[in-house]
Amino acid sequence: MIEVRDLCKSFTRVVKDENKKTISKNIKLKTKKEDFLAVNNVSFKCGKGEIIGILGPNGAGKTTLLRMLGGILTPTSGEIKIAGYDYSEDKNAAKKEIGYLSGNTKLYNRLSPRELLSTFGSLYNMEKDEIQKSIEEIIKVMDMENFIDNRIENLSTGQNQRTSIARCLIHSPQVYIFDEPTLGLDVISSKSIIDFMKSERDKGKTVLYSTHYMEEAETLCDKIYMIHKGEFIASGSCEELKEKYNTNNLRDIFINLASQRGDLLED
Ligand SMILES: Nc1ncnc2c1ncn2[C@@H]1O[C@H](COP(=O)(O)OP(=O)(O)OP(=O)(O)O)[C@@H](O)[C@H]1O
Repeated sequence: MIEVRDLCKSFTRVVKDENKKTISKNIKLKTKKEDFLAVNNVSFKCGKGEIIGILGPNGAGKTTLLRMLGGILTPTSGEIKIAGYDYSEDKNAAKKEIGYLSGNTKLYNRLSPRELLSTFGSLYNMEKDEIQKSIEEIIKVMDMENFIDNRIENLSTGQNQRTSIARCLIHSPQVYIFDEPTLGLDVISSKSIIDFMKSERDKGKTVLYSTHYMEEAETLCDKIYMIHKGEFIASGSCEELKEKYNTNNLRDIFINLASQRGDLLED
């Protein structure tokens, strides 16, 4: 369902230039631009009926990776296939199969969730009755009866996040790509989103999501990829990882691997 090969994304950043001799109050004169790889040669597959977790700390490259998979960012190199469609050949067909939740989704405050879902259904060229049917299903799945007709500006953080996720469901995609879907939510709101991901897995959908909550990934994911400085440093099921690294705790695995590379405390 998702196939990724040798994926890279480089950005340009401004860094201090130790070689510049210019004596000036203007700090900009002592800087230079350099390219760096935010995602470095990443390959993986994610099948039907699987939840895959991308785990890593702030700045590890999770969002950059997911944005490329969601078709928001163009890779510097590498291949992405979604539901059999190659991004380089048929990006639109690939994108139709994706429900992508970005980390900073902004919704239209003056609309209600129902109006928002209806608008997005039209953007996907769905028929009116098809949209209505899909909305009724989404209301049940995401438990939105209580606030489906309220203005979005009056929703709580958890209700807002459920609405953002609902927006990804309207066109019944095969693949979900969620960037930190439970970030900042209380246990009850997180639980409803986690339960939703489990139920979609059980329907045979593919769920790829990023998080830095190791315990959450431990209970939810069929397979985990640990990302650090743009590279996958470990992968496997939770049990495989614990056995391989001889510990009961994903957090310890990550910290040990990052410190072995001598770069745990950088950045
Ligand atoms: N548009 C950009 N231009 C330059 N650098 C960028 C850009 N987007 C991301 N980066 C850099 O790429 C690296 C990876 O960032 P990314 O947002 O993918 O990390 P992340 O794992 O999602 O972090 P977080 O958990 O904090 O959201 C960081 O060093 C970040 O500063």
